[in-house]
Amino acid sequence: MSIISTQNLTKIFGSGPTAVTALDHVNLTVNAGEFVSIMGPSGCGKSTLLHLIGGLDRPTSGSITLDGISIANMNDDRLTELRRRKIGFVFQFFNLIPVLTAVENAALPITLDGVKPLSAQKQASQWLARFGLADRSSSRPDQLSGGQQQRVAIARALAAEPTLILADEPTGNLDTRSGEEIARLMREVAKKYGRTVVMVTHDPRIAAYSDRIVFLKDGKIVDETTLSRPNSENAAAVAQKIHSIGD
Ligand SMILES: Nc1ncnc2c1ncn2[C@@H]1O[C@H](COP(=O)(O)OP(=O)(O)OP(=O)(O)O)[C@@H](O)[C@H]1O
Repeated sequence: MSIISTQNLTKIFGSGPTAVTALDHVNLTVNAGEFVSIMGPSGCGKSTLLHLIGGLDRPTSGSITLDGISIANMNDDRLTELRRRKIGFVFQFFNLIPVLTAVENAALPITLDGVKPLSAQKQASQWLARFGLADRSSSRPDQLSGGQQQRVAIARALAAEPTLILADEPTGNLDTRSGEEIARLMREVAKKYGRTVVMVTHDPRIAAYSDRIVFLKDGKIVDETTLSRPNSENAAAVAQKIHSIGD
């Protein structure tokens, strides 16, 4: 069953001679429970694709279906509501609030959404525990390593129990070892917890943990690879492929 489907998705920034075509008729389908990486040279449209799928920006033309619902022409209120219920976002910089503890950070979006603080913290705690942070839930971000902070951010993304996780360079601010741990965790989010994960990454070692890698160039999908046994051993082959596409 497809969770994401884009049809001829096109995004043009600006107009006239300075217009930039960031996405050019992209057709992408992602199935439920799949872990897909998006790779490609700088400026090829990876973040734009993620933003459009997440309803953070609007396409110039083409359509996007999320879990059977067409979002391209949805009004802002409905789109915001759908985003809250169905999508969790993870970013390169963890964006945690320094004065809040791990559990308070992870519970914040659902608290702001009206869930009572105690229930919200209970929901958030479950994710922290699943991610090996049960004993760090009272720690503030500056008392946690980068990898631990990103785990808190992923727990925060999952606290509202979304079906889809969209991650933009989630390991971009981490060392190699912590980055690979986060890649394995993203895989677990898909495989153990049944969420669909789409991740933008520059790093072949990170993409190597996904089920499928979609390669973008100049706003178009130019190639894709399905990994039969996703793990770090694929990194060299992925690096070679991205090199041949022109990173
Ligand atoms: N808000 C904007 N206004 C104008 N041009 C934009 C805007 N956002 C992105 N672009 C342009 O669209 C193209 C695609 O950008 P995008 O950020 O999606 O690429 P990317 O593949 O994520 O790049 P990177 O790997 O460097 O983060 C680039 O040429 C970029 O300059």
